[in-house]
Amino acid sequence: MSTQVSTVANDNIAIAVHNVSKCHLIYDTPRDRLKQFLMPRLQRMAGQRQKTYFHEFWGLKNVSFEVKRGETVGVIGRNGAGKSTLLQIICGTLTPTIGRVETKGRVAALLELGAGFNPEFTGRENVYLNAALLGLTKEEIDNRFDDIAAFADIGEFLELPVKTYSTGMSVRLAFAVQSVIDPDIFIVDEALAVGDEKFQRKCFTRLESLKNNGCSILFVSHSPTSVVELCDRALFLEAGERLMYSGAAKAVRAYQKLIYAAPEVQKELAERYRVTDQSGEVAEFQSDDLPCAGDTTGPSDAFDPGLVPETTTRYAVQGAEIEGIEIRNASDQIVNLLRPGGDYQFIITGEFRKSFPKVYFGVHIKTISGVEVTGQRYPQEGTYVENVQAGQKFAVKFGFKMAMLPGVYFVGGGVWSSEEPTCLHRMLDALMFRVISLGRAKSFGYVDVSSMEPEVILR
Ligand SMILES: Nc1ncnc2c1ncn2[C@@H]1O[C@H](COP(=O)(O)OP(=O)(O)OP(=O)(O)O)[C@@H](O)[C@H]1O
Repeated sequence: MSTQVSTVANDNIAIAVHNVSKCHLIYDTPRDRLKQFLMPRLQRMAGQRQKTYFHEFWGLKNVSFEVKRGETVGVIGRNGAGKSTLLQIICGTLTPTIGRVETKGRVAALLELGAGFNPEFTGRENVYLNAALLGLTKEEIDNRFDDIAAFADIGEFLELPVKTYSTGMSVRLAFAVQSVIDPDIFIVDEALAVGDEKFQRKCFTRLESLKNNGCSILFVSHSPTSVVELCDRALFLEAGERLMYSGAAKAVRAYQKLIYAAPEVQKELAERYRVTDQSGEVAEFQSDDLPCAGDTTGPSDAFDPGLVPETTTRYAVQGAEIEGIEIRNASDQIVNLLRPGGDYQFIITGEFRKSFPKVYFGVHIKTISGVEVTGQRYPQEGTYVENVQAGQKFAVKFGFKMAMLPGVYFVGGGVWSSEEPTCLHRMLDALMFRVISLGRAKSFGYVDVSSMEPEVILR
């Protein structure tokens, strides 16, 4: 058995994982664990055949891959696929049963929330403790402390014990410390999902700058969309095995195709990926494998269950209540992965709790940083839906041609009265959607208002 994390010889390779397997010994009861400790010795002394009181579970099976310097690699797979196990082995916090891992340079990791922090120490003390453990001198930490504090942005909590922190605060501080120490390798597990969108934006920006400075990033996520956005390549694990290691978009498509496939098809599909991966061939995916709102292959093709906002805010109900907002494509499927140029309906449903003589409805779309890109009102300014009654249900449909550029957006809506109280109900960030990319970008910003192919005239 080998349990090494050593240094890679090749300068271009930051992480090399060689045939790593991890076996967990599973005991059905604590008694079995005790029996396993005692019985084999007694059986040996009595000259009897030695029995085992556990069964083996291989959480990782013969996984190999390399991450180049400056490369960002996503690790994807469903729950229990082995992602965390793999990352812990690469960080050296878990030993492989078979195989070995080589890394080059300083490894920073954000694997488990709160890991590495002493709850009794203040944030400041933990910064010094953590950075020292990562190899920084006192002077180096002094020089970077303001940067860390500014990034974490948790105010006076920095001087309070970490046990008083919310989860979000711990993540902020942990990310700040780990990313400011100039790591050569940065390993992030899902932690980004915990912060608010603004903090996520900050984290992505920091990851971009780490990447530009040659840092290699290993990123585990359940959100395939952020893997496509952030990663160059992705490793797709299924039941502890490597099913694919390829360009991020391709691996994510394969992953989505597998998880949304009918159970009887999944096995066959996984086998196809495995064989293709082992043969070193490039897996072929038709363009219709892309999640696309116009597809008629089922709503799940254009629906990512991971796209759920964490910032949904419901205003007080003052005479009406919005029950939900959804997006439907031309085939009336609920979608949240939208195709540029596609036609969609944003539908607000709810009920009036009181009667009103004049009301109107609105929907808006915001970016991750809160910029309101567009919105619609019904009916138009100065006009109203008249005489709505208490107990009456409503469904308001707003049509959108998706002129927005690839990215993630947030949808909110509201219902207002011409009289006090003006806002009858409002929901912010009720849902989020992603405009997928269909090729190389030729516009930038938020919307594509180009009307013709650009021309160049050289004289
Ligand atoms: N200490 C352990 N003892 C027994 N089984 C374990 C242990 N640690 C992990 N496993 C098992 O190994 C498998 C892989 O676990 P791992 O946490 O790496 O998966 P994961 O892909 O990170 O899952 P998730 O997305 O849910 O975090 C799972 O089936 C898990 O139950």
